[in-house]
Amino acid sequence: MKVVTGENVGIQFDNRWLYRQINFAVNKQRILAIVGDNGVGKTTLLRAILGVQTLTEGTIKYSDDHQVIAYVPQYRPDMQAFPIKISEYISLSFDSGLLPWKQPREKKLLAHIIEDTNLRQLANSRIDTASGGEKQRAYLAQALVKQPNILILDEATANLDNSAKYEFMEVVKHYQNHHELTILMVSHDLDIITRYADDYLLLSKEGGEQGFVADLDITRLQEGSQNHA
Ligand SMILES: Nc1ncnc2c1ncn2[C@@H]1O[C@H](COP(=O)(O)OP(=O)(O)OP(=O)(O)O)[C@@H](O)[C@H]1O
Repeated sequence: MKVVTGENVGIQFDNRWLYRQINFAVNKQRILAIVGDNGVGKTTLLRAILGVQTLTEGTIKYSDDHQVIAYVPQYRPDMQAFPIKISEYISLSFDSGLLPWKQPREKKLLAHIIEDTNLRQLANSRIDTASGGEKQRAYLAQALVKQPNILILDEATANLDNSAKYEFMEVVKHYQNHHELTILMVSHDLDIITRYADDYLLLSKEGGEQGFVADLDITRLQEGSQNHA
């Protein structure tokens, strides 16, 4: 089942086309990796899917108007000066925000997600003192508290060492399998793409190409990825 479909998508900035005629389908409970060179427009396409970037041409349609979409960026510089506990930071996704009277259902969900993201020991530590991997898992936990159908990861494992990035992606994989989560991720990390993604969408100025990661000749991505090492 297709949860998001793009047809003939084209985006232009200042009389310059990033791309045109991009066709793609995001399939339910699969991980789609959006790949391509620096500046090709991967983040811009994510923004278009999130509805914050207007398309110059084409359409993006959702199978259901009530999709809950959550987003995890690569990093949040503002976190350096955000002296609250990790559990409080994750709770910001609840409508009640920082108010002390969380519903029992919310408390249970929060505890469950803190456990799943391996943050139980750190729940009462401050987010601004957490390591890069811990912060990134806290951002993921905050996204998961929204109980999304679609999770968008924009280079969410960049700058993490191998152990931290696998720990992060194993949580994502768990939610894909156990909570019917559909995932879209932008990544330059060939190891992460080949280990975790099911499908790819390769963007270039000439257009888009979608396929199964298992059929992708990974050397086609290597030149671009070396620029990001
Ligand atoms: N609002 C905007 N107005 C004008 N140009 C923009 C705007 N947003 C993005 N761009 C340009 O569009 C191009 C694509 O940017 P985008 O961030 O989507 O690329 P990307 O593929 O995600 O790159 P990277 O791999 O380096 O993160 C860039 O040249 C960027 O400067």
